[in-house]
Amino acid sequence: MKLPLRAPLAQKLIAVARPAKFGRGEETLADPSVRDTWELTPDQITLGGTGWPTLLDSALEHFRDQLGLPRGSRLRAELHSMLVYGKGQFFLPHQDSEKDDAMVGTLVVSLPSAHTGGDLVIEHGGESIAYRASKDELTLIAFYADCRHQVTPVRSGYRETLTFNLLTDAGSPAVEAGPAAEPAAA
Ligand SMILES: O=C(O)CCC(=O)C(=O)O
Ligand SMILES: [Fe+2]
Repeated sequence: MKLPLRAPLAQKLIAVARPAKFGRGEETLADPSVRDTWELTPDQITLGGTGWPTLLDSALEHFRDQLGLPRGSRLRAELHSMLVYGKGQFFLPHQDSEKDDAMVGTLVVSLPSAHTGGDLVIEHGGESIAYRASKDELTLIAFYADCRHQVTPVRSGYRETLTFNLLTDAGSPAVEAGPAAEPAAA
């Protein structure tokens, strides 16, 4: 995939995507008034390219430390989906469902793509911080699984992200997490 993402490629991705669903309790729902985004599933995606494995590994070490997990532990990222947001698309405030006991959080990798709107707003410790993706580089943002977050409506262009479940072998993160109260960005 050639980056930065431009409209013709975004439209090709949308052509093979499906409307994203979301979890509420035991259910998985599609409701465009709550979440309006195109989604591609891991079987449709191959991650690669020079530098990607190294970049991901060093980002995971950084986030392990920032999230207050022990240095000796390992953080793993499991690809969850590729999301494409066109004009007007968004995701209302929610918490990600934890499908796995080892899940400590979410990693969002925004691919470079010119757009306005489409901020990722994360709540933590009574604060709410808006993260805006770079149009030239990858932007990586990690947050704890219990953080509410939302994606504000895209006003122009396309926003594209890869989302990953962050898993740890460190045991209970609630016990291990120190006072590192910020969502971490690299
Ligand atoms: O696209 C994003 O930045 C985040 C999407 C999200 O919150 C989710 O997939 O649960
Ligand atoms: Fe989410």
